Amino acid sequence: MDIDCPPGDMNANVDSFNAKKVIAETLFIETEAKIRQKLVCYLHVNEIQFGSVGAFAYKDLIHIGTDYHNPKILIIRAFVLEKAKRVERTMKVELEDADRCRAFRLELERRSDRKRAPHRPRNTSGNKLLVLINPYSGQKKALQLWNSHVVPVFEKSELDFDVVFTERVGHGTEIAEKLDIDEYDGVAVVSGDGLVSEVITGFLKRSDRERALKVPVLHIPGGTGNALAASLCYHCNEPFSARDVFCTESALMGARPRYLPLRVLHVETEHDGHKPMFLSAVWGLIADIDLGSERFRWAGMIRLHMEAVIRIAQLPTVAKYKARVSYKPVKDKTLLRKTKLKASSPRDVFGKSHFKYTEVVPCEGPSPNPGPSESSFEEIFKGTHCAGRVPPLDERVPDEWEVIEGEFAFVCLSATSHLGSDLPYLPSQRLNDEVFYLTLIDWKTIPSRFHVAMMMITIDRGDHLDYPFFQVIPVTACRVEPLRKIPSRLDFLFGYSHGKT
Ligand SMILES: Nc1ncnc2c1ncn2[C@@H]1O[C@H](COP(=O)(O)OP(=O)(O)OP(=O)(O)O)[C@@H](O)[C@H]1O
Repeated sequence: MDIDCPPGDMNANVDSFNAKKVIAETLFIETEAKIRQKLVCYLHVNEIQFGSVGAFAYKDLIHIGTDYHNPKILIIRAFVLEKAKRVERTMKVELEDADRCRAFRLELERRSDRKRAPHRPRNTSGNKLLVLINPYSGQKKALQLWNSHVVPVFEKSELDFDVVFTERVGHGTEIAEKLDIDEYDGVAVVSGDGLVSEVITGFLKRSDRERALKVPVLHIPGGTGNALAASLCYHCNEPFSARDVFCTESALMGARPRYLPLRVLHVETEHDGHKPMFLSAVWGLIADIDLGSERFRWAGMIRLHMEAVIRIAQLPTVAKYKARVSYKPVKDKTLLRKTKLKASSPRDVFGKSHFKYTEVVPCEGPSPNPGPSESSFEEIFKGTHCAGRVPPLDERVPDEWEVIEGEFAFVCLSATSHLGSDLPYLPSQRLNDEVFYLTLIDWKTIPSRFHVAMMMITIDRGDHLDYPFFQVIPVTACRVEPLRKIPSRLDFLFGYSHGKT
């Protein structure tokens, strides 16, 4: 095995750290089972290996401390993956003397260093998060989830935090708009997707939005849908319990952050005007299920499935929506091939580098000149669209756009892989893709209503992707015009970049 850092990079007093091969040290190791053994400990490229006892990946280490009573002993804590769950494990290692112990600790800290948040100018550091908790989100358990799953991780990783409980609709936006972004390393949001959206909206409204949009936003899944937290875990290959609590896994992302960019899209609707959006915009059956399921909120995330069963039993009468759908297509063969890959497929079928991402570019010099503070979203998004110029709703779509008319069961525009934590809708979708996906079901192409029913109830397994009538079209802009007078939910959208954890 090769050494991953050049000789001389480490403490010169500790000869064994300068070994040409794997860095090794003979130590006494005590595991949680209180077994004391003399073993060789190896520092590999990505992990520390404790002889034959086990190994911790550097990225999973949350704390390295010296024993208060004995300066020769290091205590190393990590949250390791066991049976697709994160569990805390501790190793005590005893070195020959206090100096070796200090050098060993410094080396471990160097290898597992917490990265500077991208909105922080160079040479500044911090270790504090602002935590927003919506006590009414999901099944009103956000506070309980915070206390039992998140606080222990943040405390053990010595992450400082301030907690604010949101008090009303729009509070998250107000907080993000006024936040002193020099004071925090990021904002952790313990809630459903709605409060995350409010925070991003607040950052977009700021005059220093270019820098504010680099403030990391961590979603701790406290709602019933939690599409963003699930999409983030899926993109990062972090196992998560789709039908259970996965707050620990998300909290660890705050303790050991990587900063992924998230694309924010621009939506214009007839009734609500211009808005930012980063998940999905739905029209027809899926929207009806989402809205109708509010009555089953007490049931948690299965509320969507309960409402779906009721609506599906009434097909086709409840879901025939006449519309004109116009879109700017992306005709890319690789992209098209990937649209029907399932979350359960081995990750390599997506392609080796499919889920690779470039971290958000950190601020280097002084803050860029602030933009105007009172801009409308229309102004803010001007010139940022991947699709080039997208006409406003009162203009015709360009001739090169495709236009289809028909009776649809639903039309969905999605920018993330999951519609909810247990709904892996389009697994190939990445968080910062320049394209998003138009998915629809046209009644003309459906053999029978039972096929729609079967397709809908198998989204949690990813089997909906097997149905040929489930159309997936990569686009960079789209417009949906209802042709009957029912409340319209969306009209079109396109991309804009934003950084987050
Ligand atoms: N204290 C509060 N009282 C009422 N509404 C609030 C409060 N705090 C935040 N909100 C609003 O609640 C909205 C929905 O919250 P959020 O997405 O966090 O939970 P949720 O809708 O319960 O999630 P899910 O739909 O996944 O169950 C937010 O957009 C915000 O406007």
